Amino acid sequence: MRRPFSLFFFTFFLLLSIFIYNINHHKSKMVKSAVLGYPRIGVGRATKKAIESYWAGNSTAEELESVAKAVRKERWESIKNAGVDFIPSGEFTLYDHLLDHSYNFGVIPQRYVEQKLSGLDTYFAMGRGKQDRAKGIDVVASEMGKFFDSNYHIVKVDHSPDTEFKLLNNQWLNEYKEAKALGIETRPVLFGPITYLSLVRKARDAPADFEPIQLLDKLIPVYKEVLASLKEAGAEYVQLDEPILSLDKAESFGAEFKKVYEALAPVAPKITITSAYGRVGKSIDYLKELPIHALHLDLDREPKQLDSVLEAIKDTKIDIELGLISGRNIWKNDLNASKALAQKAIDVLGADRVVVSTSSSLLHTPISIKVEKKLTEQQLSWLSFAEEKCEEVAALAHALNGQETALFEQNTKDIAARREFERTSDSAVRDRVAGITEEMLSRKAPFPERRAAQKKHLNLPKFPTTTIGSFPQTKEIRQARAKFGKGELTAEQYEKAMEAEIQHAVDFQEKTGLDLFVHGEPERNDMVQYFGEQLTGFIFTQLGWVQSYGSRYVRPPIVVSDVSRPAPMTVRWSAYAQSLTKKPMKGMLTGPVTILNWSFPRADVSKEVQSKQLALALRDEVVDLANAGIKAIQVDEPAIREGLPLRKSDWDSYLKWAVDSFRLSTSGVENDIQVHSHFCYSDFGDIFPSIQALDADVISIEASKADLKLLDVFKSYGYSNEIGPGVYDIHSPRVPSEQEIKDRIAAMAKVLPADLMVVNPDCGLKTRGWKETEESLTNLVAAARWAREQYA
Ligand code: MET
Ligand SMILES: [Zn+2]
Repeated sequence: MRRPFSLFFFTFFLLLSIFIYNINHHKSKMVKSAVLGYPRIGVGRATKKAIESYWAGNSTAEELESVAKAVRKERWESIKNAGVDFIPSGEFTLYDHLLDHSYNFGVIPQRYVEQKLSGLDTYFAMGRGKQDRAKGIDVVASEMGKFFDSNYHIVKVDHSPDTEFKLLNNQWLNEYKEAKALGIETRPVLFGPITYLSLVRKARDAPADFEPIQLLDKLIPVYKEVLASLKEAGAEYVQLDEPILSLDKAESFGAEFKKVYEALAPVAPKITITSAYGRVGKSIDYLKELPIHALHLDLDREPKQLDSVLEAIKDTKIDIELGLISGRNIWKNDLNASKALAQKAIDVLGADRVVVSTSSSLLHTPISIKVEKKLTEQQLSWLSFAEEKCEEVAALAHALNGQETALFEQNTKDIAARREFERTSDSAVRDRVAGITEEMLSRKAPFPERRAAQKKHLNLPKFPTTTIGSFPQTKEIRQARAKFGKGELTAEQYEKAMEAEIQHAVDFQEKTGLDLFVHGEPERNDMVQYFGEQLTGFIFTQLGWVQSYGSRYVRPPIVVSDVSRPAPMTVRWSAYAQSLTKKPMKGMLTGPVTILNWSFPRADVSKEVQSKQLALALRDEVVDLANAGIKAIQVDEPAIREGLPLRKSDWDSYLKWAVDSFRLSTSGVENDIQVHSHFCYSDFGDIFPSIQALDADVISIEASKADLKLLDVFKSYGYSNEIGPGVYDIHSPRVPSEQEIKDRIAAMAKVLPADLMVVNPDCGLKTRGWKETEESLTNLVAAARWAREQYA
């Protein structure tokens, strides 16, 4: 009896252990999938509408919170239904996720505390300021800054040596639990402490030698508290975003990273550090020593870094998360190519140490292509927005685990079809780009000679006054455009309405006494879209909204093929405007680099080539404007600075093609045509030599906010052509007094030659009302007249 009994047990246990081994073995050999973050706007722009309604006083904080909660649920379910393993939580926000950290950590500068607002209103005041004269509330917003090289803006709250951190609101724990209650396990997302301190602002009154990173020791306990609470609540994983790793300066942060992660790892869930927006570079030398669970790489931008990172971590305990599905573009991923790259990582580390992921948060993409009704089947087959990207991540993981899904098969077909389409390029455009010569990049004569010719041609006084292009875009203009779009106005009626606006703008400038006129740009919905719609090679979404800042969203055009100009785009408007006056009329174009930087570029051709195609199209427009009797032509490049690569070693090649593109677009005309350009939105100090290299005859530059810094730049570099540093800030409805403008001119005249100075506001006036525009420009003209005498 004994024997068969023990044999029975022996067999039973043998089978059981084989079974268990298999389960474990199978499980541990699986590649997993992750998504780093998701758009906040909500289906049907629910979040945006709820926030704006709350601001307008039309709904309560509770109503806003209930919409936010519904949107969070919708996001989690959408990612989960796509089949993604690691679902982000805690990165949803009502304004900006960096601002969330400051607020949650109790970093609320005194000027907001003094207003005695509710928690939510304090938060919004920190993001956008608040003014309510009747209640005696008047507080300015925190500074906003661009988030790496994206068009998303973060809110940078002031930090000083006496800043203290105290966990005020554990958003991460709350949202983790909120998802869990819905049956969804998530991976909470926070900025890593080093990136947090690198992105926030140093208070203006802080000592010169203070940097927020010096607050690290004070900040670590708050992170410990949040992370321990997540672990306690059952979170197995946490995602700490350290995009600062994509910058050169992170290479010297080894000691800080070591200190932070050695302190956090023991109390935290398993930590994945993400490194979106660029390559980790030399920072890998210290990253590989950290006690973390995994390191994420942006392989969309920087696929080449994979090999060296694998080599560095293969003998450590660190897993790899491969950011293969782009969080920055809207193109369908080539899943076969991604699979091959991921296979490399699997070969080195084993499948159990590999996660496939997005290259960054998907916050830079619209929600879904499914709502686009005007794009063709073919166009839709090229594209992938957030929802589709989640499906791609999951399909990629499945494929690596040996199950090719229907989506993967369809992807193979769609990518092949897109490649086929890419081969059917416009050979005339390609040939023209290939035929660009050095000669085409330069005006016929150098600036002094051109200047003499332009003086005769334009006959402008000293300290000439001008504006940057747009005049107030009134409700009437927008309504006319909307009616025309719906077919309620005929083309002829619409043109008449625009001509009436132009007539009004010209009369206004005559009356105000400006010198160099503009037509006012009433016909433009947007300075990029307007041109995209008239060029070949662009498509437009109906609902492809992407967050710019707070509740502001933009719909970038998409470059899908070669770009050319079938017909003149602006000539009829500028020529009409010129026919109404004897004063010179300035033609107005958006530059090639800005059109490209504010669009989704195509992925199959370099940005350099796309920019040059645009430049050639604009070059023809510039020549046509000149032939139509327009003597001054402005080619705006406000976005040239923001396209600058994150790593300094990549700057030169970008600046070379950016400068060449501008020169290509403006050099087709005779010496007597005055070429203008305009820059705004950032600090141009570091690229000022490139601005000079554009060789525009006149530049206008946003100077009224960052004034002192810019004056220093002029002092150190000088400037050899004509220049109009903005004399007042158009971003505020405030009317500058004549004296203020005089003071500004005087300050600038100290560092710039008076006879090269132009007097203008710091950007276009489309967001302003007519009343304040009239008052402001009247003061500007008076101040310029004063300057003419003062510096005679
Ligand atoms: C963001 S720069 C704007 C330039 C344009 N010409 C305008 O006046 O609106
Ligand atoms: Zn501007």
